[in-house]
Amino acid sequence: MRILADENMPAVARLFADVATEIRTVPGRTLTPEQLAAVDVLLVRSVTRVDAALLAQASQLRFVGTATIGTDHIDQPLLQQRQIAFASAPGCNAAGVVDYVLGALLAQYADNPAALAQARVAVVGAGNVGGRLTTRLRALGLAVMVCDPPREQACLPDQDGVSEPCFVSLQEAFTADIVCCHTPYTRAGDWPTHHMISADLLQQLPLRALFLNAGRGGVVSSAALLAATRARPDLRLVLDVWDPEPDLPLALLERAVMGTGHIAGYSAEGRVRGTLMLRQALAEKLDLPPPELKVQDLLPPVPPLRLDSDAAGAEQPVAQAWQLLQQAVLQVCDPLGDDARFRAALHAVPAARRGQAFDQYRKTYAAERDRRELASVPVERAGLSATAADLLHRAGFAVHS
Ligand SMILES: NC(=O)c1ccc[n+]([C@@H]2O[C@H](COP(=O)([O-])OP(=O)(O)OC[C@H]3O[C@@H](n4cnc5c(N)ncnc54)[C@H](O)[C@@H]3O)[C@@H](O)[C@H]2O)c1
Ligand SMILES: O=C(O)[C@H](O)[C@H](O)COP(=O)(O)O
Repeated sequence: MRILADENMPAVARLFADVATEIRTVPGRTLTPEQLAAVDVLLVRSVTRVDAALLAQASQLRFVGTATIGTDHIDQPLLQQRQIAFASAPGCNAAGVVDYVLGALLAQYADNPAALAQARVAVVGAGNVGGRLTTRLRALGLAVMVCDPPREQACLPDQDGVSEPCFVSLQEAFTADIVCCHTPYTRAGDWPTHHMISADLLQQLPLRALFLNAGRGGVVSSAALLAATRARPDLRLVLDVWDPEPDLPLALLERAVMGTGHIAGYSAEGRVRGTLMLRQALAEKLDLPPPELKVQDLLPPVPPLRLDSDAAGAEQPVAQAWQLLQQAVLQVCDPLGDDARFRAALHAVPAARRGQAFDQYRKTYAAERDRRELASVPVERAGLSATAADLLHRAGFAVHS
């Protein structure tokens, strides 16, 4: 079986060696129809548009897998029509996105992280990512409302089987202090998300409200974000995804209080889990042996986190606990550092090479940053107050006594 994979897909060789006669890795953004001529299995990431043009010479193709949550780059009806099996990796990097959001919010509440607990949050799109985010923020005591009309209409419970008690409209969501957007990018259906969030809607946000998008850039146009922040300079934008990518307008990055290059889900676990899920799906669809390795076999163990509880001050147990949480989350997942590296990378090149710089930033991030999920990071309980240990546990850390 001949496998062609995106060069940025981790652990492909280890996971697919037993079922492949050949594994070739190539840059996903510039994949050509000729490269697919004698290929049985194609493994892509979000930067490869899998459509009729790309598959023009893929007469041998039996399976397409994308190691991503989003599937807007795949022509699924075409694959069905050509009887090519398809799999994505739903939920693979959802925990990583939640860690990123938590890090971004704690960084924005730098002076007084405990004040975050008082913020009213709206999560728009409450699937694998938004559902987990809602659960995590509520566990930390935040009031969270949820805007997800498809889920509301279908009376769908979240990933833990819980029915959402706080569904709101999109209009109402934009009365929150923090709006986190985690919808897919869709152009059809009853609730298409293409440019769903308008400049008018953004301008209805309360004073100094924060809008965070870690779903897909196309859900809100750059023009809308620029218009809204021009009219309302108090609004805070945290953007991980852009319209368009990779050639985003630098003017928008300049307006954002935090900007990163589509890396919210780039935890080491999330990326490896994506590849592993494709290996599992290939086994199921083509009746092959299942993979023998698990996520933990493919990653090194994580050393315990070192926290400086003195630096956090002991005067107020709750305030201290939030300061320790901020310290802990930002050590593991550092959106401020990611933001600084992103701006530096895009400013270092002329406009014509910005798209390449965007891709290079993501590649380097994935290869070198080694960001682990909070759930994999051990925290020693000794030396922590009961309040701090409990808060760190509720934030998702593996707190050990
Ligand atoms: N920035 C990143 O690194 C990153 C990482 C992972 C996923 N993503 C993006 O985030 C998206 C969401 O991921 P997920 O795993 O939670 O997907 P999911 O399919 O599990 O959940 C999406 C949710 O959005 C809801 N939704 C659809 N249309 C909506 C609308 N018009 N208004 C409100 N809600 C709507 C759906 O009902 C569903 O509950 C993905 O499609 C992907 O594009 C980005
Ligand atoms: O849809 C997803 O899973 C995410 O957007 C993912 O982080 C995309 O990463 P990429 O495939 O572009 O490396």
